[in-house]
Amino acid sequence: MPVEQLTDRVTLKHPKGATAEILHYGATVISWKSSDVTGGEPLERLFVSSKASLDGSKPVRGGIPIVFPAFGAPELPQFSNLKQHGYARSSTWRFTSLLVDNDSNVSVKFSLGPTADVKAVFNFPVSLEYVVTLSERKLGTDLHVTNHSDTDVLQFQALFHNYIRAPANDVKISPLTGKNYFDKTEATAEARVTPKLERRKGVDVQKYTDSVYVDGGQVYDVTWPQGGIQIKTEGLKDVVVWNPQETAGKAIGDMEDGGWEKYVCVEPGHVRGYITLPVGESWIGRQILRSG
Ligand SMILES: O=P(O)(O)OC[C@H]1O[C@@H](O)[C@H](O)[C@@H](O)[C@@H]1O
Repeated sequence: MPVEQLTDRVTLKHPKGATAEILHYGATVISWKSSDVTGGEPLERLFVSSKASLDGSKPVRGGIPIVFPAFGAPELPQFSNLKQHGYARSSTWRFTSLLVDNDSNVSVKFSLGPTADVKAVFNFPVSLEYVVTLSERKLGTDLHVTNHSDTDVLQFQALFHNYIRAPANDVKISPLTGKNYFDKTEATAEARVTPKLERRKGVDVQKYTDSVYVDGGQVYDVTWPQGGIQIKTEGLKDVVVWNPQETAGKAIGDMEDGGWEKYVCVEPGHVRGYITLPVGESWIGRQILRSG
């Protein structure tokens, strides 16, 4: 049985051993197990803090939360009732359908319409669909956004907040050389909006890192001595690299002690500027993670 439905989640099982678990809450992927190129036992590829709440009381500290319609602290007036990173990660989605189930792929769809809870924080006729596809060594996530308004364009940002399980202090992320980024760890507002030029061949997170790369290149290799994950994206021009390290990590209530040593967030998104979606149209942002 490749798809199992539990009360709060859906689990996917690939015939070659890979698995994934997706909570209804936030449609958050909380586990992806996949083997590397040599085969062997599938390994957990995502980090979820042992202190994370999985009961729908707050966004999951780990896995792949979906950021929509605003990244970070909302800035546009129409987002004034939203919390940091928007409502998608803190809403309960509906498991809609099993789309594909064959020897190569298992694929499921979740939906989130403008429910009363959503309208209370964002009153716009927008619906979201999220397709998660598991194959032998890959996990795909596609976010579909549809503007149902007859009169108004929809402005939004979107991002996949991947917590990649990895020895954080040994990780390198590439190729980002020559890209501009905004450094959110800078002390002053002026420094935070002044672009920096990335000169490193492999970006590390050995110190507190919160960088927004603009037009990042859409394919990212996250590597460490014993392994790696490749991320390929479509429709998501930017990428955020985040690791709080100890001082900022200890200030996060639902972060387990030392959790910052166990992951790096590499988050493809469209987060500088906004996507403008015309009346009646749909947009798709997609990523494929591949275990190395
Ligand atoms: O604590 P949250 O809301 O899940 O956010 C975690 C981090 O998410 C990252 O995407 C942001 O760039 C960081 O600034 C932020 O701290």
